[in-house]
Amino acid sequence: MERIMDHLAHERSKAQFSVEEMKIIWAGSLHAFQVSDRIARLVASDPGFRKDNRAVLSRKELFKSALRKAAYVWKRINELALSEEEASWLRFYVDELAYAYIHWGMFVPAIKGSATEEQQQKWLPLANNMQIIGTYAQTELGHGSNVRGLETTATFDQETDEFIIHSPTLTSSKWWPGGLGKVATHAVVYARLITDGQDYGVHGFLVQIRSLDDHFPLPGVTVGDIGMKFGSGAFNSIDNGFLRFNHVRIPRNQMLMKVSRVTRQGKYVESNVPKQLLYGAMVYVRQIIVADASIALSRAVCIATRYSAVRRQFGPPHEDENGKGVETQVIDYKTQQSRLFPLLASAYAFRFVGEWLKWLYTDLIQKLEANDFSTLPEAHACTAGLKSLTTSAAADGIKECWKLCGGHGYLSSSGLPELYAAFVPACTYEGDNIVLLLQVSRFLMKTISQLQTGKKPIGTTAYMAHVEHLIQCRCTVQKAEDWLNPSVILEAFEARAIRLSVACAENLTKFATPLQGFSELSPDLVEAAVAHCQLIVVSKFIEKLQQNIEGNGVKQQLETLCNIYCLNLIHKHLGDFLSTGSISPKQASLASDQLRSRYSKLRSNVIALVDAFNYTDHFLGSVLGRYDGNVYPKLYEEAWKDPLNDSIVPDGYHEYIQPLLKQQLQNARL
Ligand SMILES: CCCCC/C=C\C/C=C\C/C=C\CCC(=O)SCCNC(=O)CCNC(=O)[C@H](O)C(C)(C)COP(=O)(O)OP(=O)(O)OC[C@H]1O[C@@H](n2cnc3c(N)ncnc32)[C@H](O)[C@@H]1OP(=O)(O)O
Ligand SMILES: Cc1cc2nc3c(=O)[nH]c(=O)nc-3n(C[C@H](O)[C@H](O)[C@H](O)COP(=O)(O)OP(=O)(O)OC[C@H]3O[C@@H](n4cnc5c(N)ncnc54)[C@H](O)[C@@H]3O)c2cc1C
Repeated sequence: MERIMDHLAHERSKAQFSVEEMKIIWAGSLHAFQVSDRIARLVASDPGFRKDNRAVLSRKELFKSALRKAAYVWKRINELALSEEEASWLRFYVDELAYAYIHWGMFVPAIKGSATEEQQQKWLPLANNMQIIGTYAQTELGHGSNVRGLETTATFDQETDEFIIHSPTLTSSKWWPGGLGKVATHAVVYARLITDGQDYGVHGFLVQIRSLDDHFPLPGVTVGDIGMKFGSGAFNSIDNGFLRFNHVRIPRNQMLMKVSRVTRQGKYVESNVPKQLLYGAMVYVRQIIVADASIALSRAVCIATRYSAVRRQFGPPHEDENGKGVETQVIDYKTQQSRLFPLLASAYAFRFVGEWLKWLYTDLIQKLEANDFSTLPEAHACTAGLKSLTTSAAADGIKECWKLCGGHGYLSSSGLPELYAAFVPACTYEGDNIVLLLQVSRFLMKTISQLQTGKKPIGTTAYMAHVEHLIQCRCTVQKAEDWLNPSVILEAFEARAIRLSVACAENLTKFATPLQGFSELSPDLVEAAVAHCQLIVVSKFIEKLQQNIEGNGVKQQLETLCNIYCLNLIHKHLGDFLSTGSISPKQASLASDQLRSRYSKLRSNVIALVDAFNYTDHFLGSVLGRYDGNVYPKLYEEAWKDPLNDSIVPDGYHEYIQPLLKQQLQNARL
């Protein structure tokens, strides 16, 4: 036991940089670090937020426990008079999915984004004080991705000045909204607006669905939970629900009227803001999900890295720091490094691109407030594309981390199965990842076609202005060290991205209609979108390194991580880089040489690099990822806690095992 604890301490002593300074870089600022650190400790030390029994709770117990915690969170927020920032850290570290995620994450943003000032003044105080609990009811049984295909109707009745909300078919039943099944009192419902017999397409409406007195569904409302979801714990603490309306009436002023409105006379009036602002809540949440992806991936990487330093298998006996003969730490196997270190680098890369995306979103909101809608298409493409890229990579990465921990990774107590089950739906919710990449490719094709009209591409597409150079340029790498030059890396990624996009644009012209071309070429378009999004992540990592980064050795570690992130992408997508002629086979081989050498350079710092995430053992929720590395005794202790070990002879022995054994005995005697 002592040896293992010493072992991680020894790993920490090998770090070549200031972990404390890296913690600040990871958090985003000294202030963010201090607040998040304080709240993380507060949560970890409060028995009311215990979560180690989650995997063995039944669905009903789990749901009730999530309700209890959500109420307790609200109580603590008020008792401690926490600021909005502190409150959101508290909800984050409690780490239990409940209705509050949707209430704060989607219901409130949807009101802020789509309601008029007057409507906000009425509804936001109620929502902010949790006097009403809201959900975001967009998806239906029949349609999720195709929002324009939603079937719920909101028909204006001029006589009573009301909308009649109705579910005309089974497939129009709302299906999936979080917090809807058993908790929400109100919902932002997306429905087809019909007035004067004309269908004006999908709009948002604020609808009360349950009584504020006894919590029963209001007349005409049928509502319930859609059932168990993948994995134990995970998303089963939340009540994703179904909802049907039978001619439910709401006042006209509960249509969210920022984008367009219906007058007392039933006239449909558009405002001067683009109709896409109706989807504003999705842009907001997608940007949050990118930050979430870096957190989910970094949790898994932290667990797998610490455990890989503790775990030993095979190898010529080494001498440890005390001169004892020991086997090889699995982290020293090159295969383990080549699977794990790129994930560590990705966690940092996603953190920085998430930080940038937050800035982009804030900038968008400021511009929208000034009636400048020019950056909306780019913000939509960036949030959609990066949500897709980072969640797919993080979900795959978490699964890889569990395999990197061998058999013990499969145990609930490793924390990895639940983390995976809780995170993998991020590839689907808030937009299926492929559907979102197709949105990016649509934006890219539009940008390319506008190049011919002389329109200058901006922001993340600015590189497209150099299309002629990027189509012709040749990568200058001659030796492995040349791959450490950021401008060489950037040019290779730009060349690959633009060549894939231009090839798609050229191929699209060969089809009878753009629609047919888009459909036939969609796999290629998705690859072009991935290449563009990876370029964004690479360029934002490189930009981060150009900032003033303080702290002993911190910048050097980030440079190594950036090199690993980029070179590993080249390695994984070699087909693209070679087929587009962005690099040569010889240069690809030099990139692999450089990648191997970066792994060796990173090796002594990896434990400190995961310590910089500053995750408490409570938040990690993993025996394998414990800070002290004391894995084996704790695994043994956890095993004893399983309810099956409550009795020595299991329940069912007398009914099912004993008769069997006795029967065999009789047979043997015969
Ligand atoms: C909550 C906290 C988060 C933290 C996470 C933690 C825990 C998670 C807990 C719970 C889960 C949380 C939330 C999940 C909630 C949901 O899933 S809500 C449902 C989300 N649904 C979707 O995302 C549906 C996906 N579909 C779409 O986005 C669109 O309908 C579509 C694919 C874009 C539709 O395409 P289409 O019909 O062709 O286009 P349309 O005519 O509708 O639009 C045309 C133009 O509008 C542009 N555009 C599309 N979307 C946006 C947007 N969001 N913003 C700005 N602009 C947009 C589009 O590019 C077109 O532009 P053109 O210029 O005409 O090309
Ligand atoms: C855990 C969870 C929580 C959720 N929470 C909410 C919520 O709070 N509120 C809410 O309204 N919704 C919620 N949803 C619903 C979610 O937003 C949708 O499931 C999601 O948008 C995907 O839509 P879909 O289910 O219709 O998938 P589909 O579109 O049916 O996807 C099925 C397959 O078809 C493919 N596909 C679809 N369209 C195309 C296309 N044009 N081209 C190529 N391939 C295509 C997809 O890639 C996918 O492989 C939640 C979902 C989950 C899993």
